[in-house]
Amino acid sequence: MASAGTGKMTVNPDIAKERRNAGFHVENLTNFIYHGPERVRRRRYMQNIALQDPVMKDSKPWAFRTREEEYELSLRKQLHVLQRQKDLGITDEFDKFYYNEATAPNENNPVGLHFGMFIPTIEKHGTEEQKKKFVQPAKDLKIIGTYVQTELGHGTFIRGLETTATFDPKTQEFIVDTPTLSATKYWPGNLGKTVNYCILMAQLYSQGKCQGPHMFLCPLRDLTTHQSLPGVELGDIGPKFGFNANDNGYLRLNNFRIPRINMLMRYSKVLEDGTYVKPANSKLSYGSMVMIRASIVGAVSRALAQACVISVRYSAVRRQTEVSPGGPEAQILDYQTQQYKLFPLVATAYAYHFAGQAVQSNFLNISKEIEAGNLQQMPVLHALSAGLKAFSSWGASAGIEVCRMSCGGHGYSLASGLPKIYTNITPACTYEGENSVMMLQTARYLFECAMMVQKGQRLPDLVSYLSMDLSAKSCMTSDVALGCLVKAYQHRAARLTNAATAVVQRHINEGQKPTDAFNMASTQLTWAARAHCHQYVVKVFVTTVTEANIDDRTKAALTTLCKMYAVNGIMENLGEFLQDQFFNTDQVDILTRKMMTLLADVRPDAVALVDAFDYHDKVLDSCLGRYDGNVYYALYEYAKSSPLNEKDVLDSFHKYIKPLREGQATSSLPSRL
Ligand SMILES: CCCCC/C=C\C/C=C\C/C=C\C/C=C\C/C=C\CCCCC(=O)SCCNC(=O)CCNC(=O)[C@H](O)C(C)(C)COP(=O)(O)OP(=O)(O)OC[C@H]1O[C@@H](n2cnc3c(N)ncnc32)[C@H](O)[C@@H]1OP(=O)(O)O
Ligand SMILES: Cc1cc2nc3c(=O)[nH]c(=O)nc-3n(C[C@H](O)[C@H](O)[C@H](O)COP(=O)(O)OP(=O)(O)OC[C@H]3O[C@@H](n4cnc5c(N)ncnc54)[C@H](O)[C@@H]3O)c2cc1C
Repeated sequence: MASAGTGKMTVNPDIAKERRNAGFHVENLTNFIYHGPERVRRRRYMQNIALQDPVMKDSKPWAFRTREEEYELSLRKQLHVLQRQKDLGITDEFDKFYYNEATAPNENNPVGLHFGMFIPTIEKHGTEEQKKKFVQPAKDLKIIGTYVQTELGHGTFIRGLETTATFDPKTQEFIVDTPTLSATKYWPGNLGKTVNYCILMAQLYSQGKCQGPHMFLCPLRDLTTHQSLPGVELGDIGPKFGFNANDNGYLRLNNFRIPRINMLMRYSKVLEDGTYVKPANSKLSYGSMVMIRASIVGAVSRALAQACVISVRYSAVRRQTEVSPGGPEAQILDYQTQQYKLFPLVATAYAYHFAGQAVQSNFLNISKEIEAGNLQQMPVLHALSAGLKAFSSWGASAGIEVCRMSCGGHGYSLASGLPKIYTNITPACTYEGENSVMMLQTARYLFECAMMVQKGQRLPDLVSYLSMDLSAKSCMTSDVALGCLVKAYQHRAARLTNAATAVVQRHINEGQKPTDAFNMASTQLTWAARAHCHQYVVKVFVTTVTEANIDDRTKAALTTLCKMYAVNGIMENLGEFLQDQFFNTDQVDILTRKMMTLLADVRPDAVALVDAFDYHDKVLDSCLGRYDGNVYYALYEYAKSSPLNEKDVLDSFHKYIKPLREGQATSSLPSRL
């Protein structure tokens, strides 16, 4: 049974009927999504412990809290959660993840980056001595840190960072400094008020030479009083589009001294005499970003999935317009246009979920090799994680906004839960590498692969399709086979890669410098990178469905979704698929008809497909997405709890409206209108 958490209220009959009519058993799909019944049982167990904790019971909806209240509550809850997990002996990473998902839905808490980036960066980039000195105190929250890289003047261009760390061999210290206004660190999460330490990205100077950006462990506040240290100026950057519980901060350092041991020296070193020892690959210090990029794909899939749960459930209970005069009003989910808005997004949420798992597994495998000293796969991992992060965060952001609009007026209320999901996830298009810039990194890799194809060299498996015969035509027939869909995506990506590569080469042949030629082709290069990511997501979905060890009915439902994801992507990008007549017009007709058939196929399963994500009502935190479908009751209760309703007549009436009227009464206006 999917989680309800809705007390004794009767279930809305429309949504109850949807569940009765589903063509597959929801629990089987939930088990498939979360890797088996044992994991599902454990996930629910963890979330129930979390949600039953009295500390999690909020006195009012989050939307009615000030930013200061949100920050404080989020910090209090998260520290309580950490203690509780310790008391209960919860150490498994999955257990912790699911526990946290229930306690702070769609919110980054004030110690999130401490556990998400600060500790992992020390673990990956610190020497044994540094790990011994810093990791345990960090785990015990004696030191609390974050990842401080971005400056007012530079986020994307890391080599352009201006903060300096100059080695002083006399004192065996680095002097860290903010030489200009634009060098002020700006944006790092939890920097403003929470942390007392950070990983600082700064230009390393030793023996008078700049060695580029390196990471340093930099103390910021007194460990006892929490006062900012002399030479350190920092604070919160103020309200943002979302992330209210987060104190994103600014930081200026004034010739502040830190010991030599505080440079993270696993891969690059500064010896006592100032000699610089360079790493095997200068991009090793970008490893923490790669780690987060790989995990963002899963994070955005969860956000899109939640938005789909809310909008599909709401569309099942919302009735609007008599279809025939005098007849009953239809469930809005029965309108084909509503289905066309929502069902491809449900398919996309599944597609990103499986892609997220695949990228994560690639990341873990390649990381092991990197740890063992084999750096050969670093470019593949970088290209994959950068592109997929961009592709999926763009898709999810746009999709969540469609979900919001598909709920009509009620979608615009914070009560719907959709704005919070959106504002929390859309910055993923920006942080950890602005999306266009990330796509260009993937494109750079594709360009190099295209050059290898021209030279007849063998390509890595992930991109081997780039050497396919582009004169071939589509094998698509009316059965719309999965294999043909994959081929279509590969053909499109290979053709766009070739076309963009040819543009770069043409500009170079015409005398442009390679860097200028790349810029002149960069829009087309991003089209190629986007198409490459799209084919990866389609291929992973097809492989997952084909190899799935599940019952026939669940498999059929997933196969329908997989086809919908792939066919919809073709319809949305038809020009790119048609440009070299890979598809003929009859095949486009086949795909258009198929799309409409797929909408009808998904319709009876729609609610079950979103129920299968198994999100508890408290995690969705949405009046529209309630499991029991009692949305009007919830909206009414929400409205009544608005602080503006605490008094019937507000003071502002007495201050402004009443005097205005009294003024009017004595004016020359006629006393009767
Ligand atoms: C409740 C939890 C709360 C928070 C939890 C946090 C984490 C939890 C765990 C999971 C998170 C999941 C989801 C996220 C949820 C919440 C997140 C909350 C907060 C967000 C935190 C955000 C933190 C940040 O934003 S940190 C700052 C990030 N900044 C960037 O990403 C900058 C982007 N810029 C770059 O990466 C680079 O500058 C560049 C654009 C790649 C260019 O680099 P440059 O050095 O200039 O390159 P150059 O031209 O010299 O050389 C290019 C050459 O190098 C190759 N290259 C580049 N990078 C890499 C790499 N990483 N690996 C390998 N190779 C690399 C590149 O391909 C070129 O190669 P070639 O010459 O073509 O061969
Ligand atoms: C919510 C949030 C949390 C954050 N948390 C952290 C954190 O914890 N730590 C941290 O260090 N930073 C953090 N950041 C900062 C974030 O990493 C940067 O904002 C991000 O890397 C983008 O850099 P930028 O702001 O300099 O964008 P810019 O690079 O200025 O981008 C502006 C525009 O210029 C374009 N552009 C820039 N360079 C190129 C190029 N080479 N080619 C083509 N187009 C280009 C971009 O595509 C974009 O359209 C956070 C940001 C946000 C919004």
